[in-house]
Amino acid sequence: MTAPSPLHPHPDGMPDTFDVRVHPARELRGALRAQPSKNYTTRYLLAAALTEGEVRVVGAAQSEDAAAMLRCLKAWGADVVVQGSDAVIGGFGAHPRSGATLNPGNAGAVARFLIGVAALTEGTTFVTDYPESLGKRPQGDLLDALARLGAAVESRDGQLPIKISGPVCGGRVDVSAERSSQYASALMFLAPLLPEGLDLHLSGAIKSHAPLRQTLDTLAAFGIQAEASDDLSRITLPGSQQYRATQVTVPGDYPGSAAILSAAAILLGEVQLSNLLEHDLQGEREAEAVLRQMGADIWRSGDTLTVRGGRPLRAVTRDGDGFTDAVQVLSAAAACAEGQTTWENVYTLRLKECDRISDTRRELERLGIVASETENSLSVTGTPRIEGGVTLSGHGDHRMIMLLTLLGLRAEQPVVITGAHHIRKSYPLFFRHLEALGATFEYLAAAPQ
Ligand SMILES: O=C(O)C1=C[C@@H](OP(=O)(O)O)[C@@H](O)[C@H](O)C1
Ligand SMILES: C=C(OP(=O)(O)O)C(=O)O
Repeated sequence: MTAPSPLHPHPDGMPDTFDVRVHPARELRGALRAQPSKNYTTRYLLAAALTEGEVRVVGAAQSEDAAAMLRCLKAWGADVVVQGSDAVIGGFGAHPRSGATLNPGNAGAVARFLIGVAALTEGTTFVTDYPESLGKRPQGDLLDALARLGAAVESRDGQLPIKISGPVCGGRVDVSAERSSQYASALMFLAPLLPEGLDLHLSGAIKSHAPLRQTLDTLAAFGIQAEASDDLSRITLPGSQQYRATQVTVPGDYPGSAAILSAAAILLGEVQLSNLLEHDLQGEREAEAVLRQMGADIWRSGDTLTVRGGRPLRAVTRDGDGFTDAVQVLSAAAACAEGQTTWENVYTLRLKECDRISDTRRELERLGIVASETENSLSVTGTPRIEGGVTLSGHGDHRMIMLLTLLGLRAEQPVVITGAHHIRKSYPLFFRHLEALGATFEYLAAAPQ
């Protein structure tokens, strides 16, 4: 989980940057263990640093986002020891070091959670080495809430670079949850360590309820008291609490696994994916039900999902907000289904690593797939044949790279995806996992962007 160097190469064993040529595959066959959850890794690492003790985070993700969180927590004064796939964190409690400059890379959740917690410091600066991606994502709703609480906030029009200076006491604060749930999650991590806690009022049409529940779940695992209304519009967190835990275990990752399940559904063969808890708060767990509704042969036994590919798929119309990080990979299934699939209520996809509505539509069209968009929805019309033989842009977006890879596997001719190394943001072993199931990739020197 440390930054890669010649002595500590990337876990995938590949160069710093690469494009990928995806060869068509007839079938996928085999068994995989789902990688560790991105969302729980970021949460557990942060909560561990907010304790005053030592916490073992068992089976933490080895992604760039996990590395970004560790790097920032270290800069704030946490002790970080990586032991195999565990991270052992010695926390700084309510006292992250003042005066640090943190670089969360391209990780939205990491950036936002830390921007919230920075109100505990007398000054923390946030920068990013992804000015074209994270640097353009909106932070204003969180910054406004922090300013209303009394923090001094400097930013470039509500975007990075940003400086936050506390301290703040707490009390009632409104925060918009219309563009991202991460702003409210950020304040939820901060609240218990403030003298007065926070009485959070989430305004606007709340998006991404599932990650908010994952934050509540994490706080509970660290002994934090919180009360939330059923619709999550009001969350009350008493102040002067202490984060406490000795060991937490990261569950399997549903968003990344949704890509494998979708791949298995559009090709022949049979794929088993273990380490996927049935009772889990990750919204992308719904990918199983969506694929089943589309006609896929998918079933669960304990924590293992199995897909037997080759069944004809049919289009669906679904509200995608409950499984936002799986919408793109499920669009691969949609592209192979009969009829027009529509993902509704997905405006927030425009505010992620790329514009996941317009950019996705454009890449689908380059493959000859009919797609259309409204401000708030993405529609994909299935086709029995994808010709391939084209170069596609990964848009520096791991989930776009997953979608295009799946379509490349299903195409008649190989496709090239540029900037495929950005897969490491959340799923460094994605290509290796598919290779283990029988897929073939060529890794190419990255073309200059
Ligand atoms: O809280 C989190 O860890 C996340 C929340 C979601 O973002 P939004 O709340 O912006 O939809 C999700 O897309 C992201 O990958 C992770
Ligand atoms: C949008 C994502 O992540 P983040 O917001 O944390 O950058 C994602 O993982 O798809």
